[in-house]
Amino acid sequence: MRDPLLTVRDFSVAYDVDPPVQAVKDVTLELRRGEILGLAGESGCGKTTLAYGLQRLLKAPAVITSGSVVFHDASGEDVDIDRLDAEQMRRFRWDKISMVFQGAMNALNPVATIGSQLEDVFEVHRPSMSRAQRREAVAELLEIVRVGAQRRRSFPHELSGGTRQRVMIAMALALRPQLMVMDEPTTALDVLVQREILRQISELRHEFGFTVLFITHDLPLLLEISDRIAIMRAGEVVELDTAERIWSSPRDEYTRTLLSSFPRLTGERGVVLR
Ligand SMILES: Nc1ncnc2c1ncn2[C@@H]1O[C@H](COP(=O)(O)OP(=O)(O)OP(=O)(O)O)[C@@H](O)[C@H]1O
Repeated sequence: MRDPLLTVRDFSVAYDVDPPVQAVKDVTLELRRGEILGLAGESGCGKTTLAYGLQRLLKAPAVITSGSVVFHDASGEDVDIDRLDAEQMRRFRWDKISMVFQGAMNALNPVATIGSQLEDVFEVHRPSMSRAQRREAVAELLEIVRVGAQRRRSFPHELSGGTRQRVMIAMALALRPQLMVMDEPTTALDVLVQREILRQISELRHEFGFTVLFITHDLPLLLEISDRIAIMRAGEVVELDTAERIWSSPRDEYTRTLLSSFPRLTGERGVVLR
């Protein structure tokens, strides 16, 4: 079994509205180094609240009502995320954890080249790097995500949705985080592009050894890409197991219902290799 990267215990989040919403209830799980953990469940079950909550990205009216989150750093140090102050958390988020959002590709600045936007990440977070080093790092990143270094002078509107999403993945990779949280990162893309990007994410995590928390309501897609899958329902993780076991012998009634709601699951498993 792989080493733990993040240990989450009894984690609960409520939205302090009238009436209050208990969005995440007593979630306990462990993310392991180098794995892809899929988080599945229907809309509104609390996936995004959990993923944001783990990184302290939630804003009022959200309140973390219980639990602890410990990050097991590659250096051997255990970091209790609750104990970090705002500045430590900000740095921690960039250095150790990065996030790719669903609409991320539309978050690029339309009037700046993608190269300059990637360089900005290094300028802010790695101020000791020279301009030449930043350029070299950006070229390397664009090659890694197969956009190609020659595209660094392109503006976002000159690129396809899939290529822009790859640029966002490059940005998330820039500081070589140990955990990448992806919230519906490919939902807006057509199926072929989606598959190609997923295949690449899987390869990159083998190459760089990061962990992926991959959130989607698309269970068939998770079965293809994930090592393990957590099934959420009404704020709780009702089942967490290997993708194989979730697929072949789900234990929870709700998991079975979810699986049966995807007709294409009766066919062959997909093309993404883990
Ligand atoms: N700002 C908010 N105020 C009140 N309730 C909220 C707020 N944000 C989310 N919720 C509620 O919390 C619950 C969990 O929502 P969340 O967005 O985490 O679910 P999700 O599984 O990520 O859904 P989706 O797949 O649609 O993004 C839902 O009942 C939602 O209505």
